[in-house]
Amino acid sequence: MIRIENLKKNYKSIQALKGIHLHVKEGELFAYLGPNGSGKTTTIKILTGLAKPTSGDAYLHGFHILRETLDAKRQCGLAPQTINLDHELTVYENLNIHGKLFHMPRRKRMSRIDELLEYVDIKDRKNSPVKQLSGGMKRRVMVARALMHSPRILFLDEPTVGLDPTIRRKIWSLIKKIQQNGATIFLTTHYIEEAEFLADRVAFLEEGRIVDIDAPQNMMARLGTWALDRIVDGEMETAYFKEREEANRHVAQQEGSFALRRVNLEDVFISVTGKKVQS
Ligand SMILES: Nc1ncnc2c1ncn2[C@@H]1O[C@H](COP(=O)(O)OP(=O)(O)OP(=O)(O)O)[C@@H](O)[C@H]1O
Repeated sequence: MIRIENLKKNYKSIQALKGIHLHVKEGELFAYLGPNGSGKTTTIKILTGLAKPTSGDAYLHGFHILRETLDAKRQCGLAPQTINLDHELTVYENLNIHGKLFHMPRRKRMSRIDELLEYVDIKDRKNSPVKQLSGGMKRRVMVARALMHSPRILFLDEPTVGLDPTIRRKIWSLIKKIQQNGATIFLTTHYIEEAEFLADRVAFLEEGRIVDIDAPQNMMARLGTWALDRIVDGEMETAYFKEREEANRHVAQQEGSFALRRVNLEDVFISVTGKKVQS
C-alpha cells in the first residue's frame, strides 16, 4: 500500500533521510516514531507531494509519487502537524474548499461534510468559525478535511501534539475507528505511548534512518516482561526479566530501593538507540 525504496533527502548539507526502506500493508496502522529532527515530517512531506526526494522511490497504492503524482495524491489524505485551517472561515467552509480542490460535485461535498462532521463528533460546530474551536476540535476538523475525498491512506503528522491526555485519547479512538473502517494509516509521533497503544507496527527513526521495525508487542517481548528500575550514582539503571520471580530474586540480592514495572516501548527505544524519544 505504501512502498518506500531507498529514500534520501538532503537539505543542503543536512541529510534528513539517509535511505529509508519501508512497506506498509493495506489496512495497517503504522507508527513512525522518533525524536525531534529525526526525519518524520520530511518523510510525510515527500510521500504527500509537498517535498521532492533527493533520490529513491515511493509508491502509494502502486502509484509512483513523482511519475504518477496526481494519482498518488488522490490515494492519500494528510493532516499536517501545524494546524493550517483557515481560522476566519467556518468548519463547513474549510471542508468545502478541500472538496472543491478535489473536484467533488456540490451534492457529494454537502453529504460528505455532514457525514464526516458526525463521524469526528463535531456536527454541532459546522457553522462555527474555526478560530472559536478548541485545540482538540481543530485537530478533529483537520482529520475530517483529510478524509474529505475518501482517501485509502491517511497521513497523520503528530496528530495529538499539545493536547491534554483526555482529548488525546479521544483522537486515539477516532484514529482506531478510521482504521476499522478500512483506511491505511501512517502516523508520526514522538509520544511513545501513542505508538504503543495504536500501532500494528512501529518504525524507530533516528537521524534519518530506521533503526528498528516490528509490532510493539514483539519489540517489548524481546526485552522481557518486567523492568526493574534502580538509581545508581544519580543515574537510572534498568534491568529486564522474563519472569517476575527472576526480578524478585534480583531485588533480594541487591541493596537500595527498586521500582518494578512492566516493560514498555520506551524501554525498547532506549535500548535500541541509547536515547529517550522526548528530551
Ligand atoms: N525546509 C528545511 N530546510 C532545511 N532543513 C530542514 C528543512 N526541513 C527539515 N529540515 C531538517 O531536516 C531534519 C529532519 O527534520 P524533520 O522535520 O523531518 O524531523 P521530524 O522528525 O519531523 O522533527 P519534529 O518532530 O520536530 O517535527 C532536521 O535536521 C531539520 O532541521
